[in-house]
Amino acid sequence: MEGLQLFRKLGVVDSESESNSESDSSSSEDDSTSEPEPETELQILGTITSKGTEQRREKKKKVKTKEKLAALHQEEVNRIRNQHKIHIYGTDKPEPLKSFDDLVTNYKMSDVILKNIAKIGYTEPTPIQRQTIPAMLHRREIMACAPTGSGKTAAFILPIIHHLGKHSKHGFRALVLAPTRELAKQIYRDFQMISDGTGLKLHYIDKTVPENEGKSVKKFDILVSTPNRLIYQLNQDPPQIDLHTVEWLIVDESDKLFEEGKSGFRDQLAVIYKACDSKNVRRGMFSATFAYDVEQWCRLNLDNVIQVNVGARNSATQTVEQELQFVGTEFGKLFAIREIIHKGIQPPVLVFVQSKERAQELFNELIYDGMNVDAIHSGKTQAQRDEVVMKFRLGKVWILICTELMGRGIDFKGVNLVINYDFPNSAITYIHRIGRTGRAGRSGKAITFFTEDDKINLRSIANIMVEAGCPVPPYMLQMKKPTKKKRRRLAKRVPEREHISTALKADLEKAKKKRDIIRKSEVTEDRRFYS
Ligand SMILES: Nc1ncnc2c1ncn2[C@@H]1O[C@H](COP(=O)(O)OP(=O)(O)OP(=O)(O)O)[C@@H](O)[C@H]1O
Repeated sequence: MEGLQLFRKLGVVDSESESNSESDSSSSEDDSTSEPEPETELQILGTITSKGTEQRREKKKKVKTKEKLAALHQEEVNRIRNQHKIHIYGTDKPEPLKSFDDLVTNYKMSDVILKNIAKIGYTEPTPIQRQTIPAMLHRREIMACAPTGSGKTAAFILPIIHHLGKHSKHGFRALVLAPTRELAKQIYRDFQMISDGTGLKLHYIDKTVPENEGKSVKKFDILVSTPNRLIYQLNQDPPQIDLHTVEWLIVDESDKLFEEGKSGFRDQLAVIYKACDSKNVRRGMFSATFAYDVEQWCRLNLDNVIQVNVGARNSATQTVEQELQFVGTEFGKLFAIREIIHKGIQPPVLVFVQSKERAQELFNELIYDGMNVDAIHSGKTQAQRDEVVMKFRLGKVWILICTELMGRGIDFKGVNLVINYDFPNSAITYIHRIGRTGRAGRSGKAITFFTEDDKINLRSIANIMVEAGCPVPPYMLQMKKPTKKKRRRLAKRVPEREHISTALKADLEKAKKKRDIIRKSEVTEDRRFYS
């Protein structure tokens, strides 16, 4: 040790090698028979420095091995993300799932949930599920964008059910918002299937439920609703619903709910957002399409948000074969749809029109042809709407004529064909409408009629088609791009179109004149009666 002091003075031995040499002293004692005791200070110096170097080398080797393993692991993580076209932004990005088994090994997810998803038939997580589920299991706020029909619903249901665990009497701990009652009901049903056997209690706000339903809401853990119905409950005096206990707020079709004005829900969303005022609340925004302002809002308002995009943003699903068909005039559309049906279609088929009046008009035409057809739109009562949806799901209705009401989120199994009878007023609307087919990896077809009047939006739809690998005539891609202002105006308003009718225009006008004369005479009669 004396020699050691000397070298310490000289600055030859550093504290690390000192401690190493001290900790090594026992082993050198063990080895005393094999290693001769150093005799001179120079010999001691030689032994210490070579041992120190060796240990430093050893340490470096260990660090390098660790780094190599981490790099290999990261490579594997990157490979999974690349293979599934997952793009992720944010800090401390959680790793994607390799399989559903990771949920048990890494997150201790209950067997009951795993059995339920196996029962439904999910064997592999979809790309959005691979990345979103772990992020939410880490309680990260999330903004998720993935193609239509890619399993976004289960991507938020699984982590919510896992987090909530058992039923508690604290009130709603998860709230999911969707733009239409049909979609809210569908999400509610998915929750029922995946949470079966967990004891969690679900609630769906329905118009048909009595006004004072709020008094019993403490019985429930999860609430699924449209913003309108929820706002109605919140605005009662006293409020019929308490959202202070909400820990997860999910906004499905978030770009739709963020829209301002008549078609959007932005004001309602702000009220609901404020009512979910627990400091533990985590939020998740999901959609197949994302608007720039939603993204900005999320970045500013969500806490350490993770953004997950699957594939190219605002693009159509690759599983749909898309086709544009020029039909000349409104009358041409009726001729074209009859021809498609006549050639033979494989039901179920969805036909989109731009208004409830037109849905009814087209229904009148096709039912007259003896088709197995029905229509759904906001002009029908909820009970009628539910019945039509059920009949279509059961295969009793083959062709369903619908408005934008069915455009987003609705998951009808096995829709083979979507016909855009009326041209969609934006590329976003187009993506969602055609996304009612080609879901969950299945293939589908979409035919979009266009007339001279629809040419203004043609280029943007043609671009979506090209991106998805569908052929379009080159002239469409070279058409003049409408200004942003014009595009916005177009997206808000539907164009005026002639009525859907086989009758000749002259006959229609004659009929209208006749109706007007009758109406006028009825008014005169009424006046006489009351005077
Ligand atoms: N892991 C999975 N394996 C197989 N099928 C799945 C899986 N996850 C979800 N699905 C099925 O895929 C279909 C589409 O799922 P979902 O309705 O959640 O799509 P989405 O991404 O929300 O679509 P949209 O954007 O149109 O709302 C459903 O029938 C669902 O049951």
